[in-house]
Amino acid sequence: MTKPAPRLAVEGLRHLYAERAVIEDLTFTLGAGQAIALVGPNGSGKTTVLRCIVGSAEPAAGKILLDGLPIDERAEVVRRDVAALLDDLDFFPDLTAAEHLDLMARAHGNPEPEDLVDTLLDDVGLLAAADQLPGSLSSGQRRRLALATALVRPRKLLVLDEPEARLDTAGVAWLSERLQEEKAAGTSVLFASHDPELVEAVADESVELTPLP
Ligand SMILES: Nc1ncnc2c1ncn2[C@@H]1O[C@H](COP(=O)(O)OP(=O)(O)OP(=O)(O)O)[C@@H](O)[C@H]1O
Repeated sequence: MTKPAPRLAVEGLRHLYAERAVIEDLTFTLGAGQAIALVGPNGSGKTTVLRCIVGSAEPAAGKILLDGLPIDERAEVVRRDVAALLDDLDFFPDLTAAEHLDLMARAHGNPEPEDLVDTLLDDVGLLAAADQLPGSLSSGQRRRLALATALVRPRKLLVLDEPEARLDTAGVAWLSERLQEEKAAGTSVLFASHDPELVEAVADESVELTPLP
């Protein structure tokens, strides 16, 4: 019997900004229900790797395979299977927190997302702020809403850039538990982080990046 392809395989990834290499020959694989943390100092290329994986940066060389098939931003399968939170989200200024989640769930094919939206708002501690507009949320609350938008949609691979950013202690504890639940449900998690405790609690493996000269 042939072994199933890993959920995500990165092989010999290279990325250049202008002529300067910031990622050189990076290789790793991530299985279903597993988590990998990208760690390393500021400027070591963590965000760049995640951007290559979600298709918002073009690698100079190497392969990125999702379930054995080349990942391509335009491919429907990637939009369906990969939930990502890389940058701060731009929210619609006149849609409430609950309406954002409702919209995202419906866009991904859930025709009756009300219960899911309520559960997630509760999970991220925004139930009391459900009817607030994004402009009236604190920066930590906006971050919680952004995380919720990645969790309200179907996913096989969750890609998160410093998900702990701007969360309070309780928020990071929730995040750690939630990412472990994601793994238990079979979702693969790839995240960049500067939080050693989060990495220790969630990641099966760390990939250490170093700034290139
Ligand atoms: N759009 C860009 N144009 C040119 N250089 C860039 C660009 N984005 C990032 N870089 C450079 O690429 C390198 C890697 O940046 P990247 O943001 O991937 O690092 P990082 O590990 O995510 O850092 P941090 O921990 O600060 O988030 C840095 O030297 C950065 O200056």
